[in-house]
Amino acid sequence: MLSFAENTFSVKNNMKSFFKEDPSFVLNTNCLNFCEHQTKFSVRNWFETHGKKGRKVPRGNVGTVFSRFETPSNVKITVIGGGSFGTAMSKVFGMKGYQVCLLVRDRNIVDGINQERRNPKYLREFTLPHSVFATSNVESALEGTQLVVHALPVQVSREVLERVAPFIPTGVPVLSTSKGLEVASHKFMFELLQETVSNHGNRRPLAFLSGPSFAKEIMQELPTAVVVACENLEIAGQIAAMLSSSIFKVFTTTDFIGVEVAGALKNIIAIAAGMAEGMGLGMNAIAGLVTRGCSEMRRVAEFLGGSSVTLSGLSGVGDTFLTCFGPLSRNRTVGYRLGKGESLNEILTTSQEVAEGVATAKAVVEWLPAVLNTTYTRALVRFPILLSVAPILEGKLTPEEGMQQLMAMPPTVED
Ligand SMILES: NC(=O)C1=CN([C@@H]2O[C@H](COP(=O)(O)OP(=O)(O)OC[C@H]3O[C@@H](n4cnc5c(N)ncnc54)[C@H](O)[C@@H]3O)[C@@H](O)[C@H]2O)C=CC1
Ligand SMILES: O=C(CO)COP(=O)(O)O
Repeated sequence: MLSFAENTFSVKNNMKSFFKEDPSFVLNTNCLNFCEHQTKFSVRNWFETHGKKGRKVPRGNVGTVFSRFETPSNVKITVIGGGSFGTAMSKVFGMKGYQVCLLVRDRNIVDGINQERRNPKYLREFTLPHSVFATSNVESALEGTQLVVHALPVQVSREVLERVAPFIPTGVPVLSTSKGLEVASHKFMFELLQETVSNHGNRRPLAFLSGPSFAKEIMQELPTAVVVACENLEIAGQIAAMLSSSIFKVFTTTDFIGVEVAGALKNIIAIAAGMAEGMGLGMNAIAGLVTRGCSEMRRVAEFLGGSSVTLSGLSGVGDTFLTCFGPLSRNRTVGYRLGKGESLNEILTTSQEVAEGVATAKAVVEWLPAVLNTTYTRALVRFPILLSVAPILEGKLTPEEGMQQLMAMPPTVED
């Protein structure tokens, strides 16, 4: 039997090899062909379901965009958004030696980063690498950039992206890290990006980063594993290689639909899980709720052409577990405080950071019955968790009534 010290050593070594493994960016042809086949399949499903509604999949494959041999210090990356996640992404790229330009609207944040190497408003206890600098000038932030990282709340994304899009050089990939559905249009980030930065033949590849990744833990340099989705697996691999380090492990996929659906919907499940915890319902209830929530999330993703494999991966159950059980989650905290009896208004007026699930829950209640071509009441039977959170947030149901409603649903086959 291994001693405690030997065990710790072997666990550490395993973690090291897990995080040091090369990102899957040099792929053999068979694998690439297989993935391309999978993408076409997803896209065809998407068109079958949404074609009549005029929805389009992102188009923007322009082949290889980065020179594999470029030194990081010669590559400029623009991160849009000076909140928690924009700051964390700047650190990840900055630690690799890339020139990172953080585009923020707040003058204090610009000064804090440029003068003291820290964001004075978000995660201010951590310093940033010297290769990170900030500006609020859109034109200079995007001039000569080779990768744009979008890290803003979903509800403000369209307005900002429309404003910055003319300054993003054609062919430069845009990597979105935002998770949610736009309330006004009921659209996911991949559709929103398609409409703003990759439209009018201005082909910019679109990629999406998701997975269990609290900004604070990234800033603490704790090991983190995420997935980058892009229709073009080579571009996903190149972005993965740029991000990868001994503390940041990046997997790739072509299934951007699965990644996007999971990233948006897991926040609603986290509000529900937090609520159950705040109400003191016990671990049986929370585990049941999260598992059934994952099932609802997977069924929505599959309906839209996403893969169940993605939903069982980092962006699916991985991020759901983190957000439902991790004390740092803003969405779980909103639910917890609701479960303890606070009103949504009280909670939102005392929080500084965005909890995307609040807006996404509202969007899903309008969007899901419409996309299923049914009524709210009928859709509720199939998606009771995703569709019960919004009425509670709006004060139409109490958390207790929401839970009673869930428990009163008729028995059904598990899947
Ligand atoms: N914080 C985290 O741990 C993670 C966050 N994300 C996602 O990243 C996205 C951004 O989240 P956070 O950075 O955490 O949010 P945050 O609440 O920390 O910061 C939001 C930032 O957006 C800025 N902003 C708001 N409205 C704006 C506007 N109209 N124009 C320009 N800037 C504006 C704010 O000034 C602030 O800097 C969200 O979709 C979130 O789900 C994803 C993974 C982890
Ligand atoms: O998405 C996240 C981690 O992956 C962050 O979750 P919260 O927005 O709930 O804090």
